[in-house]
Amino acid sequence: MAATNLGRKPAPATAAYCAPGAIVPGATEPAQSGPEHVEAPVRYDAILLAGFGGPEGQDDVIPFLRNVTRGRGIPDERLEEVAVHYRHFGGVSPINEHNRELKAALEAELASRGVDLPVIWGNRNWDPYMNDAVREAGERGFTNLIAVATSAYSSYSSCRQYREDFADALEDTGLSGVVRIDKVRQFFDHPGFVQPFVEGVRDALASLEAEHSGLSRASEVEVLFATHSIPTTDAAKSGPAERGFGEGGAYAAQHRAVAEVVMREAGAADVPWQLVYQSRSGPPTQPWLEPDVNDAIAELPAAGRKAVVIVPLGFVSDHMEVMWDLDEEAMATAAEHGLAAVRVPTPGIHPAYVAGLVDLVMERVNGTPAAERPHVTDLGPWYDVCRPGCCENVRLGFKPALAGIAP
Ligand SMILES: CC1=C(CCC(=O)O)c2cc3nc(cc4[nH]c(cc5[nH]c(cc1n2)c(C)c5CCC(=O)O)c(CCC(=O)O)c4C)C(CCC(=O)O)=C3C
Ligand SMILES: [Fe+2]
Repeated sequence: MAATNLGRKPAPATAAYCAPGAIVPGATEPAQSGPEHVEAPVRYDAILLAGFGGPEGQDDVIPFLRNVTRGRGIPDERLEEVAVHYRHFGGVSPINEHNRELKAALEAELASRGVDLPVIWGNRNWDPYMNDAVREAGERGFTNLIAVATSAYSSYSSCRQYREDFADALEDTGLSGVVRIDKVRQFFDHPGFVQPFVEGVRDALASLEAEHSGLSRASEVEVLFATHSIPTTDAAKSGPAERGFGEGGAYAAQHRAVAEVVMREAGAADVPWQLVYQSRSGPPTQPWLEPDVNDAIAELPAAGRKAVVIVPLGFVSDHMEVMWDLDEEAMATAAEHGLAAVRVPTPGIHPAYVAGLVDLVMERVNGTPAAERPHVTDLGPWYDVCRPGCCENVRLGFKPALAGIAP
């Protein structure tokens, strides 16, 4: 099948720098001049690959969950309930292995372009920790880091919390004012991230049609784009405070816009689709984004649907939310309701995704003007430096964050 191109521009073949750059005075403050979306080019020394982290054995599970829920006083008995999914898979989340593979793939892509930028990997919640990564950068004499977080959309959990953790790591390691950490823009609408979903939807529809002759795409199939639910208060604060995005804030708007592009590029504009949410936690009294993927699936037969395509649009790899909440729970719900079901792959280490992440770094190295930055929705290209009030957390309160303009 011919790959769609989505207008991706070839990446520059060479890098314009090599040695670690000198410390820029006051460099942890974002530049205030220039067009609002784009920062001046920087001679970065290294890429900071920022992951979520996950447990790699039964003994890791509770300490990992304590890290994730740090500061919220959740008792171990409650954590043991959350631990069930991890326990089911031997206490191992695949997420660290994915990030090892992604790091290797990024290194190979950088080498093939002749770009001399080491990749240092640090997680928010498990070894290798962010503090260790930042400490290593300091020891190697690196002063300018460009972070790539494994999270594509705007929300507290997927944007600001990473930026807070960068600020914490500089504080903890005593490297504040010595090491600068910038972050590539949220890449929800970068063609490298979107392309794997386009291919996945096209392939899923083709396989359903091959297996169920006479199936009507326009009336008997529905595509569900699934993403992590978040509290509605977080959703309302997602993205820059100065822009309005309607119901669900920038978080939902970004997903809706990307889903529409995926359907069009997959040649599936005639197939019905909707955005659904998964993996909600928190107290039942707290409103989170809805509908839940399982509730949405249960409604499908009444609408005449016989098959469902589940697209994990909010996730960059097949981690626990995908393996459990989609592949176990949502698939079981579909079977219960007599629906044929296919789950589309996540980007993982798809070559377009890996190349796209390197392109995102190189646009910062080169100071590529906004007009030349690839983006497939009208919402982008997103900001190099988060705008005032971006992705605040009203539940947990204010914490300092890097790569953003203070409110
Ligand atoms: C938007 C979003 C993403 C996508 C963006 C991104 O990828 O960053 C994401 C990713 C992930 N979330 C993950 C795991 C967990 N998330 C939790 C809790 C929460 N996530 C939230 C949101 C998100 N989470 C929220 C609003 C909470 C409630 C906490 C609060 O009130 O602020 C909890 C605590 C237990 C619970 O509450 O269920 C766990 C264990 C893993 C690792 C999976 C693995 O190990 O393979 C990954 C990649
Ligand atoms: Fe989460």
